[in-house]
Amino acid sequence: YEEWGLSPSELLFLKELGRGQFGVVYLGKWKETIKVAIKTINEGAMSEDDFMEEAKLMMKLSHPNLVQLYGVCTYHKTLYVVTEFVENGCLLNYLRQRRGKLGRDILLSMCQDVCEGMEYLERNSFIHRDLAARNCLVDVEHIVKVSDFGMARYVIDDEYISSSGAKFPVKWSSPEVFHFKKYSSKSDVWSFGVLMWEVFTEGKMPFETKSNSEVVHEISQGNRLYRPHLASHPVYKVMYSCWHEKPEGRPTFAELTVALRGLTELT
Ligand SMILES: Cn1cc(-c2ccnc(-n3ncc4cc(C(C)(C)C)cc(F)c4c3=O)c2CO)cc(Nc2ccncn2)c1=O
Repeated sequence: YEEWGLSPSELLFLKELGRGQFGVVYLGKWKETIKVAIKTINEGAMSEDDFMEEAKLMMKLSHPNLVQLYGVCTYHKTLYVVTEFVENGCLLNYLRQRRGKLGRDILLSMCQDVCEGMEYLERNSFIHRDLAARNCLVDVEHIVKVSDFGMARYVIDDEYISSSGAKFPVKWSSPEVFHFKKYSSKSDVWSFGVLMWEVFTEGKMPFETKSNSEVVHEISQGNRLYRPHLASHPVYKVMYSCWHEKPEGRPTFAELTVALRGLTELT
């Protein structure tokens, strides 16, 4: 895969960053200077050929609130996915570790960052399929970047694929997704509403005491997540608008960006 511009000899592995869905992710250096994250893909964890097809397109997606895919290379039959490195790790841990320390203005700016990255994906007709605080990363100065967009399509793991599997993100899924797997930018909008709830609860688990099947029932009854204490009524109104039962009743990310900007003027 030389045409990706990435040869293994130019990659240096520095330390382990954590374990993702496909395998261990490392901090590395590319051409001795550029800090990168290197995803090692465990054999049998990913539909690699399908991913390689899509990688060309994904490399073209570029936005300050998306984790940039730099390239892909193989070495001794192992696939390596090389992306931009984001200093402060995943948003969910960041929120939990800094409980009580992040002002509402920071929480709102984090939601705006995610919304602007998602608006770019929406504009490019690219669906994330697993938007959640665990799948966003925090850079310097609380800048948030959306990570692993579209990667759900390449996961080989029944626990994650099957809507009754333990790893299926039911609590972030819209009704048309948990019933029919009908993904769209409007189902990403539903997930974004849940992400806003995660941010304003500083990293709580949605529907904390409920199982996935109980959540399906609750949502089908019209019940929704409560207003987090740190969320003003105008902020709650925005996240609540993402949970309209029907996709067409939900705002677009373009509309959400405008709505969230309006809130900044308020606070
Ligand atoms: C780019 N990047 C990735 C990671 C990192 C590390 C471990 N696992 C992951 N994750 N996390 C989540 C994830 C999710 C998926 C779905 C298909 C959507 C289910 C697929 C993945 F492949 C991953 C993955 O690889 C990431 C996210 O891809 C951490 C970084 N940074 C830091 C900084 C400080 N401490 C720790 N990590 C970083 O900059």
